[in-house]
Amino acid sequence: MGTSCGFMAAPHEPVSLAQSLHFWARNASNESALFQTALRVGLFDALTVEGRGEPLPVETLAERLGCSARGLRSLLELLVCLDFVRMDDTRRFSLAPHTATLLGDSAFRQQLQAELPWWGPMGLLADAVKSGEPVDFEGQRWDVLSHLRERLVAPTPFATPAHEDFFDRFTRSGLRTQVLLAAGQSGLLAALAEDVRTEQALGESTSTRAPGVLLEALAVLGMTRRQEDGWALTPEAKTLLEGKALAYLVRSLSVSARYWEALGRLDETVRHERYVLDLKDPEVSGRFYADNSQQITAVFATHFQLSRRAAATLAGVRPLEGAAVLDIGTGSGVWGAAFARTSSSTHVTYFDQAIVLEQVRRNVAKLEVADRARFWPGNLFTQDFGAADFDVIILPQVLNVLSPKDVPDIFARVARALRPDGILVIAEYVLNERRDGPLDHLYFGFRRFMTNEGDLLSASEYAKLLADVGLTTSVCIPLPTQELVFAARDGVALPTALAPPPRPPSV
Ligand SMILES: C[S@@+](CC[C@H](N)C(=O)[O-])C[C@H]1O[C@@H](n2cnc3c(N)ncnc32)[C@H](O)[C@@H]1O
Repeated sequence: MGTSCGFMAAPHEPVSLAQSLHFWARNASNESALFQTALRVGLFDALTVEGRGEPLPVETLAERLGCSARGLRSLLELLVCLDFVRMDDTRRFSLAPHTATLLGDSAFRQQLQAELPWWGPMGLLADAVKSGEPVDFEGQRWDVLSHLRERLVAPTPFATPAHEDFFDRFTRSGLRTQVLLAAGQSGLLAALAEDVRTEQALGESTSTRAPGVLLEALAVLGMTRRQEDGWALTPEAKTLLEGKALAYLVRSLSVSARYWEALGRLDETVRHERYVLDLKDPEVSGRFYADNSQQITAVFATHFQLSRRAAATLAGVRPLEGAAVLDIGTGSGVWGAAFARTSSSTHVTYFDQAIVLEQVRRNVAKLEVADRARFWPGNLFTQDFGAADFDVIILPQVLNVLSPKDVPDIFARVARALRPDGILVIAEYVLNERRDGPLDHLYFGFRRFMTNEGDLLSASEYAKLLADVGLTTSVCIPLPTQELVFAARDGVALPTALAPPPRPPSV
């Protein structure tokens, strides 16, 4: 059985710096948290070794470990994708023999165990770089700069590549995210991009006392290199951080930073469903998504490309002239606006939390479709969307906010709000039928679990829930990075293939 989930399944395969940077900024800290949490809650020990005992269903594991089944599943599906755990056709799990061998090495196990307390203190790396001092965390002093040097910059090699790989995922992946975070937050990346050279000058221009370890760590990542007169970005990093890309990276890192504490305490969430970053809390969610909406706005062009492509795909089978469209959980407004721009007589209703709609208004105006817009603040968990009022309803990246138990209810309200020949458009991360990939999707689902939000589904899981509310025809079409599900009542024509990419938008 091989790995089914592609990118970053094996970190030693050559990948471009761009791919790595994307991984480090987003999913690397999730990877370390995944492995550390699986160890903390006893998951690796509770699994039987493949071929040496009965594989176990997630419910049995949850009962034995006193954990939430949903939480354990979000760990297990990722570990299957990465090939450290195996899953049979009846969704029973066992430990891959190579994982059992590694974890049976007691000295190695102790080294893993010793890494666990460092998560919290490493979240303060930027402070240590600034002060040049150890940080205070929960009443103790932690020398995070030395720790970073010992683990990432000048590490002691392990006995085998398998040990190296496991430790890399367990510890160094998270450190890489922190290195980028600290380099972004401190302004070090910006100074390097401006061509500041010597360590002293870099320290002065960023008001940091100890930029040295960070510069060396960035060198290990292939981002910086030593030059006669100091330091510089590598040519590849320079190209990647050109123009708006650096600001975008720093902003996306700041989103990752907001997950750090919750990742470090994920064992509490998996055990007791205690959510450290609870996005079901309206106040937390309002703040988080208001920031997110600005963040999405910063990458408007990329998102707009996807939404325009979806709109063009739908327009291929259903002209949008005069259509009434409802965009639920609009976020930035970019989905509804793409549909509005497909025809000058399409009218779009943008639905989201009031605080988020403030940014949506600005975006919709910028896209010159404000004259055909209605802004509808409300709660998507309870809102009645009306009866047969809309030709098209879009749910862009919004179902993953809902717990699986809440999905049938929103589908029922949406089906009721669609005209008899109306079409539902879902943009989501749709899992494969085994639910063990793609990897990026699983990490996305892992964060949704961590924040007390929803779950990801496979195409057939969607088809079943949609059929239950009368939307008996559905198709799943891959977009770049995510999927589109179109659904309607019997006899309504749905797209069968993606429209070609539209010309670059003029935003
Ligand atoms: C993951 S974002 C997706 C944003 C956008 N559709 C996109 O694709 O970029 C989920 C959206 O659902 C909204 N949302 C979350 N909980 C909500 C609630 N209870 N009521 C209304 N909107 C909510 C958030 O404000 C956010 O804009």
